[in-house]
Amino acid sequence: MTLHPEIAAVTDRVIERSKARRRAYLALLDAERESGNDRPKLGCANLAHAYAGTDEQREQMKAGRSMNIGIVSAYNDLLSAHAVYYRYPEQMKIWAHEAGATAQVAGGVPAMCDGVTQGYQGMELSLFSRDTIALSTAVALSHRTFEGAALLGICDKIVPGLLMGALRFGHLPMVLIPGGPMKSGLANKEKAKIRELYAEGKVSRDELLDAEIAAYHSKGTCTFYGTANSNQMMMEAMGLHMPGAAFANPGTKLRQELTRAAVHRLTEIGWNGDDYRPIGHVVDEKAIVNAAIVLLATGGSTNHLIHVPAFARAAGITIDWDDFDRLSRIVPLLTRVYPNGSADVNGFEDAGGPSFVIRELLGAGLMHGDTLTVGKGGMADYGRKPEMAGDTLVWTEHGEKSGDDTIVRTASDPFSSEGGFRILKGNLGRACIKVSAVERERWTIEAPCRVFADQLEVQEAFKAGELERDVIVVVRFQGPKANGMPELHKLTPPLGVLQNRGFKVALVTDGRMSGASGKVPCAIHLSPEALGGGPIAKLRDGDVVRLCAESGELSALVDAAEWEAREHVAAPPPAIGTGRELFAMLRHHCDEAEKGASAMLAEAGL
Ligand SMILES: O=C(O)[C@H](O)[C@@H](O)[C@H](O)[C@H](O)COP(=O)(O)O
Ligand code: SF4
Repeated sequence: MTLHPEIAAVTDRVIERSKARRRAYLALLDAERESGNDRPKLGCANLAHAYAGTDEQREQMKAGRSMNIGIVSAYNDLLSAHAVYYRYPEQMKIWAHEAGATAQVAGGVPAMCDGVTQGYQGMELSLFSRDTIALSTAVALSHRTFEGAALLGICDKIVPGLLMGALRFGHLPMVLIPGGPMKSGLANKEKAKIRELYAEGKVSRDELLDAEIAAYHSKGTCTFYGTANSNQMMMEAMGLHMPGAAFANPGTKLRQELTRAAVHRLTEIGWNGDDYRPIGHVVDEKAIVNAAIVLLATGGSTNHLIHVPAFARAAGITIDWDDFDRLSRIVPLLTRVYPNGSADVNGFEDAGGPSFVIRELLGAGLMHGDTLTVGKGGMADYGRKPEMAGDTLVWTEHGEKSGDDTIVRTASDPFSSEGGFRILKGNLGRACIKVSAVERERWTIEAPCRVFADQLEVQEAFKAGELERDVIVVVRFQGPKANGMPELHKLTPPLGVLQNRGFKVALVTDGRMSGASGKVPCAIHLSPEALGGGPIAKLRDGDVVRLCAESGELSALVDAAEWEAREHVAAPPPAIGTGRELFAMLRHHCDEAEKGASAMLAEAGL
């Protein structure tokens, strides 16, 4: 099938815009490979130190004739998604040995659970924990004793952070190894309803806690289609998993065999063999566009409008929100997974999962099929579903229809002919809005605004009954330079209650939302942010703001002369406590959300 001309045009734009940086990046890979990780080039003392911590692998490592795999792990017990990694390294060493290779844990990276920090001070470290992960990944791989790497990470900023660090060692073959979602518990919509009842004081805290624990009940990734699970979908589309590895549940034979196959496959794609597939070549402009396409086709997390530009930059590639907006006009919405529907990712997987979506997009010419992938057969492999046939891992073709067309649709019969993303522009700046989870009649709202500088003040105003009307809630000084750009997802229940009461409600912020946020129209990532002179700092209570996702407008309906003459309000003082003061350097040097909001990349000139 011929590639859709708009996808070809956007890809050409990305290639052209990235040309110089991508050329420099590829030259780095060649230089690193020539002078990089050949262990024999290291001194004997250096090698002895590298091997001292191993046991049965030492002789094989000393011989230096086989791949030594560096495992970079985001294991911790705090993220249900990452708790599954506890014993992965032990198993992976056995599977590496099966393939004549060795493996060592090269290093650990931090992983923050946005569910635990949501609504609290720790959320102000969340975005920059991504760069911390990238730096930690570089520390791990900097030992130059690895000819391949396996990256263990799933959640929000962890996969982007691992990629940003790993891509600077792009001469190495690498594979992302996911752990899979927990089994389904209390349905996400039911959980959201109980939260709204709690916001209205109609259920007790104990009842709410019981409901939350029924939703988040065991090891594995949370089952809503938020940033974490959007990561898995994108890694499939970039060919960085074993095909179809995204959503096999933890503790199953299928999950084990997919991980085993990933370790084996990694040993086949190193530079000593004839099938060299370094991650820096796998992640090229077409792979980045494919990631954007599947994000749009599945109503994925808006956080990736920040993370994709960031990890693309680490590979010398520049993608921007105009690219996403143009792709969104022609990429159909093929899934309805919470918050874009009732199903969760287990239902998505059972109905066909990422491989069904990829098969459909490839078949309709809506995705690049000619990309280099970890999977041997290229992107076509990722359109097939992995299954166990007895003890053997196999990949099977999908049927014509999905297993449930209320969850997954074919490209010829989508939920919507367009993806769920829009850019909004006007005298307030440039913002993003995801409309795939918003009813169409709520795409346009014009109402007086109420301005806040802190999400807790919004909660207090709601409880005091001050928001019982059509209102655009503005929360500013939430940008990356101001306070680290926290998710404001705790505002979803109160704003949802106002919406349920019949009011027209929207949120406008230079901050961001969770991938699990949905039904309330939110203009987010507003750039330029309030700190540093963004026009959002000129808004006053009562100003009428117009948000229209149909026309792509976000404006303050204030007399032009008055608007021009308005002063910017002063910023609140920088917060201290919960370690936030330690991240000041990242806030001071980061660039804007559309470029990835990364001080690390900005200061590196990438
Ligand atoms: O972007 C995301 O997907 C969110 O950061 C998600 O990882 C976070 O955990 C939410 O807070 C979960 O949703 P609840 O807070 O509604 O449980
Ligand atoms: S999906 Fe979110 S809440 Fe769930 S484990 Fe990952 S970071 Fe935590």
